[in-house]
Amino acid sequence: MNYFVTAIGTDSGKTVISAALSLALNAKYWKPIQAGTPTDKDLIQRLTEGKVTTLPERYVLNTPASPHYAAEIDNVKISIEDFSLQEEQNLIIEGAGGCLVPINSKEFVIDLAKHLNTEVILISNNYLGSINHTLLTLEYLKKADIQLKGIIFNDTPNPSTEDIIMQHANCPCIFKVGKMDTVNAETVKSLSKSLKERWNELGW
Ligand SMILES: Nc1ncnc2c1ncn2[C@@H]1O[C@H](COP(=O)(O)OP(=O)(O)OP(=O)(O)O)[C@@H](O)[C@H]1O
Ligand SMILES: C[C@H](N)[C@H](N)CCCCCC(=O)O
Ligand SMILES: [Mg+2]
Repeated sequence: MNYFVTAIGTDSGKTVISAALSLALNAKYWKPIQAGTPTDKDLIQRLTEGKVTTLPERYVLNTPASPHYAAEIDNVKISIEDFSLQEEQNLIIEGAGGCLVPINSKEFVIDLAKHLNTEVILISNNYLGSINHTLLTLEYLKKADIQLKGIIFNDTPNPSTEDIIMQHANCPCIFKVGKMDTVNAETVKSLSKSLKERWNELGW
């Protein structure tokens, strides 16, 4: 199974959680569009001590910005048709930023999930404003008829926020990661073990 990891915005913990998910599910990792360096692929290697196979990006853009703009600066044209999965069947695919981040003047990051026919895992990091951003994302995914595997909450727990989001979400809460004192190979390994247990508990 392939999973597309998206979030309610940028800097939400997609790479950190993708590292743990890749370990937990014994999956390979792929970041199709990287904007700016250091690359998320390199971070995955570091956080998993090389235990996760990473596929090469399709695009590495120089500027840490929205891919549509980073591509324009590099004089590159990205199209959804540039991406294909071939026979890879156990991948964690990380988007860039949130769902409606443009990859060109017409297409968005989340169109990739649809194009690649993958289920989506949504990261919702807790901050004041995250309820609105999460519910809008859920609404969009529903409207676009995108298969949502579940939500992972990240960072400092906020039970009232998490509860109200789950009341409106028509999917499981996969996990609540919480705030990590340090993000390193050891803490990511421990997170991967908890994720694996939860995955089994959900009967997946
Ligand atoms: N649960 C957590 N506890 C502490 N720090 C975290 C946690 N999750 C993420 N971080 C930190 O937050 C920052 C952003 O995380 P990350 O790079 O995984 O975000 P991202 O969603 O992948 O961003 P991008 O959109 O650029 O790909 C990193 O410095 C990471 O170490
Ligand atoms: C460069 C950054 N780390 C991400 N890869 C891209 C984030 C784009 C966000 C665009 C936006 O929502 O305004
Ligand atoms: Mg990332």
